[in-house]
Amino acid sequence: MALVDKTSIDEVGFRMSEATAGDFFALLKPRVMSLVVFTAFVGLVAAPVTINPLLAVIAILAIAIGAGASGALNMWYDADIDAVMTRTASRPIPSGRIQPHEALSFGLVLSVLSVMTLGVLVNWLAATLLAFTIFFYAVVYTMWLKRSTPQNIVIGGAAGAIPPVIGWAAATGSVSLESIILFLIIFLWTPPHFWALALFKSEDYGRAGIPMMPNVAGHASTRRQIFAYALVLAPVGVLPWLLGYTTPFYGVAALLLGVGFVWYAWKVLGMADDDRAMKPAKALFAYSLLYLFAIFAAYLADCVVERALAMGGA
Ligand code: HEM
Ligand SMILES: CC(C)=CCC/C(C)=C/CC/C(C)=C/COP(=O)(O)OP(=O)(O)O
Repeated sequence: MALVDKTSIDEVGFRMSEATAGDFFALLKPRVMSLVVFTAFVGLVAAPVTINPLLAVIAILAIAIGAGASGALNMWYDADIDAVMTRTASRPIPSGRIQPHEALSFGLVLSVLSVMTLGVLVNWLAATLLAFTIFFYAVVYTMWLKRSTPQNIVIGGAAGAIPPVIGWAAATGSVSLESIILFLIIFLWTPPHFWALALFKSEDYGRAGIPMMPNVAGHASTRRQIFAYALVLAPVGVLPWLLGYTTPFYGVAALLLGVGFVWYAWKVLGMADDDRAMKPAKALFAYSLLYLFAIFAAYLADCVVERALAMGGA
């Protein structure tokens, strides 16, 4: 009903909504994508090449627009399930503020624009990686895996892990082991990040019929898998230091952050089956966001300081 009330027919016969710029901005999933773009920025700065600052700004803008575009395509395809989940019901499409065809066109236009801009002005390796990431999130994860397997976010999470590799490729025109380790950190982080949330939102996913891990394997199994991923993530977070890419500053920061991650995951592992408040799962979800931001911020600080010291000593 809201859908009909809020729409009018334009000259070409399409239903046009009375959407605001803010509604279109919401389609870009700005809060999630801000952290995605930050990891791409760190990949770009960590690369051992000084990229022209204007090209760096263009690259980051293109990646941000591409990431947002993939969010819009995800919201277009998922409008049916978003409508039945309390967390997502007020998004622009299910609430009728934006018409599905508007979101689809918006997502497609921005996808092409971001990939072409990156390719023409920066380089085609970075552009190809961006195109692949958009495709992987919007098509492989959203249209296929999300509704078909509880491993959806393990495999689909690869899309969210590629941005530092895109940033690195934008600066260097190549992919390196160092950028692949940054990929690995996000890849291993994604399951505990998401399953912590899925534990306390499992009723939402159940109602929408989405086979998220807690709904398929049960809460106890999901808690064990979260803990297992945390145990692997913590040492992988320290790898960049062990491999000599960073100073001990990053190494110590990553170690402490990793110990914190295992601690929060341990609390989740020990949750009672009838724990309705799910405070440990909520705490792990919040900590996961702090962890990823802080470990990439430490990486950034490490390379900026190291470079400044090297220049001072030169
Ligand atoms: C397949 C992989 C992922 C899944 C399924 C996932 C899922 C989610 C979900 C469902 C939320 C809640 C969003 C909301 O309340 O609307 C969320 C929040 C968040 N995610 Fe993820 N996520 C994934 C990967 C990532 C990645 C790679 C990043 C960043 C590098 C990220 C950053 C965030 C941030 C910053 C939030 C908090 C947003 C807010 O406060 O509204 N996520 N994630
Ligand atoms: C550069 C580029 C293209 C980056 C894309 C990065 C990417 C794949 C991020 C995924 C993050 C995300 C919002 C997952 C939500 O899953 P969901 O869609 O199941 O969550 P929802 O229920 O909130 O819609």
